[in-house]
Amino acid sequence: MILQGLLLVVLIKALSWTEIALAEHVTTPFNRSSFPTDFVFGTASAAYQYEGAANEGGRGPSLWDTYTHKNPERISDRSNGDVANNFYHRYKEDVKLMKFIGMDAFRFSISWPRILPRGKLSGGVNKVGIAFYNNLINELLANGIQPFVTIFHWDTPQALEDEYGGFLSPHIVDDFLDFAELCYKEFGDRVKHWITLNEPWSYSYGGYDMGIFAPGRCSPWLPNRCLGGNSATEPYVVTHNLLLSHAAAVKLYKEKYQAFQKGQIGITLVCFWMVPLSNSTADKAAAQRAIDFMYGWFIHPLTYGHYPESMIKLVSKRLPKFTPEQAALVKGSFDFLGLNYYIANYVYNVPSPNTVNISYTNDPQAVQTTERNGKPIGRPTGVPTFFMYPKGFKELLVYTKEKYNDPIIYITENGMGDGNNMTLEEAIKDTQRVYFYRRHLLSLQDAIEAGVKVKGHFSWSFLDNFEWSSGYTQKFGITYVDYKNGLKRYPKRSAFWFKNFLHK
Ligand SMILES: N=C(CCCS[C@@H]1CC(=O)N(Cc2ccccc2)C1=O)N[C@@H]1O[C@H](CO[C@@H]2OC[C@@H](O)[C@H](O)[C@H]2O)[C@@H](O)[C@H](O)[C@H]1O
Repeated sequence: MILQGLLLVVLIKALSWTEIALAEHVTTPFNRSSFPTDFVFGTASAAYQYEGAANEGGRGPSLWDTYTHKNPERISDRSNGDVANNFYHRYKEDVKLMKFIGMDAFRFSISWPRILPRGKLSGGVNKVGIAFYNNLINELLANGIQPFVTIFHWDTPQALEDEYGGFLSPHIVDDFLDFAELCYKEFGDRVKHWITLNEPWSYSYGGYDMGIFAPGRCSPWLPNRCLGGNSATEPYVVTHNLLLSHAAAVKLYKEKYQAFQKGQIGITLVCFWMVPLSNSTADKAAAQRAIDFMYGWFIHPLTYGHYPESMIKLVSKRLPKFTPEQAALVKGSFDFLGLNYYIANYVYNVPSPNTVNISYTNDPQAVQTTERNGKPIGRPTGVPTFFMYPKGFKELLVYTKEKYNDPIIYITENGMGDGNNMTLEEAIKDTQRVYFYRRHLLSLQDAIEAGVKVKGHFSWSFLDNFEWSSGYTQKFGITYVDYKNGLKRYPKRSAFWFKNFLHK
């Protein structure tokens, strides 16, 4: 066995992606049966990134419609989600392809302004929008594919941004609750897995600390030409309102719908695995703070009812407080945890606080980097700052099990991006993505064997799509979309790898 392992190491050093994938396949057969029989394999998506039909079927504008149209220069290729993959009209062919690949489930989000164009019930329900999601859910079920539904994937109705600043205001809690209840009422008879929020960290950090995501707010001293904002306070206010909105929606589901609809409800978080840059105590502590500020910011209140001690100490008066009633509402407000894993970073300590440029990013006194002694943390991908680190997948999962009460977990996103510099023929030969998924699924299998209660894995993404500030320049799909030729879909090599892997 040792000789075999050594041989494999020698091989991996010398071979190309294809040869690596083949070599590994020969020595260790690895497929769906390597996972529990009820383990769910799926792909993930989001409304604004896929649907298109932005001005069709009664849909109202979201803050991403406004952001991309008013500030096209903030998107790498000046694009937007007006058309995207036209999933709104082409979902039936896409569902057929999911079935051909052998996927068990599909994760998608409900566009809040598509079903509530003015953001509120009082503004009227858009029945055409409701019909679209009913048709999609029915098409999935008719093809033996389970719908996993994200209620909020960042597309806040512009009307609520205009009325009270969206998630900057506690008013959002009631409007989010009405939106969530409309989803339960209209779709809950067939949807058995609800995810309230996708990556609240990203919404707060991207939109209100760095200002690189809608609504593009941050402190004026940042180089991102922000449209107002304060990176020292607004990220914390937005996260607080996101958590309260989530908790209210869970309470309502559990009290009014779960008994007879018999679904499960959770939230999706994201975390980079954080590796100390050196073995020094300072860097180890910095890595822990980096995890607290990215992951603990959410999973700590969700598990213990309060923010991590490191945040309370370092953010101090700028960190909102939960009332006892709010703490009780947030604590334990999930049946399962959705977790998105992409990368790991090295982390080093910053000895003294930045008292001039105060921000969420500067508060933890921990800087993330992808290099140590000039060597990247893992194999490169098409996203310049993303390097493969499958080892961190298991480490993050075991950390979650040990520190946060051993929750049930679904991996709701995992994947890698290619750049925009390939021909179609090159792009569909994505052997690097095959390598990525094989290594990450092996790491996931290790985590399950270590006792982590992981119940499913969703690849990000089924299709290439609108990748937020990167527009269409980064491609995460296992299916290529030809934006120059009628949005034609081409399953990549990774799609065929999954077809083989998932074969029953
Ligand atoms: N994109 C994010 C988080 C963005 C956080 S804000 C800022 C922008 C950004 O790309 N990153 C890096 C990043 C990317 C992915 C996850 C976490 C952090 C940021 O920290 N998360 C998931 O990643 C998926 C892949 O995101 C791409 O990652 C590479 C970026 O260059 C690209 O712009 C982004 O769309 C999205 O399509 C899903 O909708 C989303 O749930």
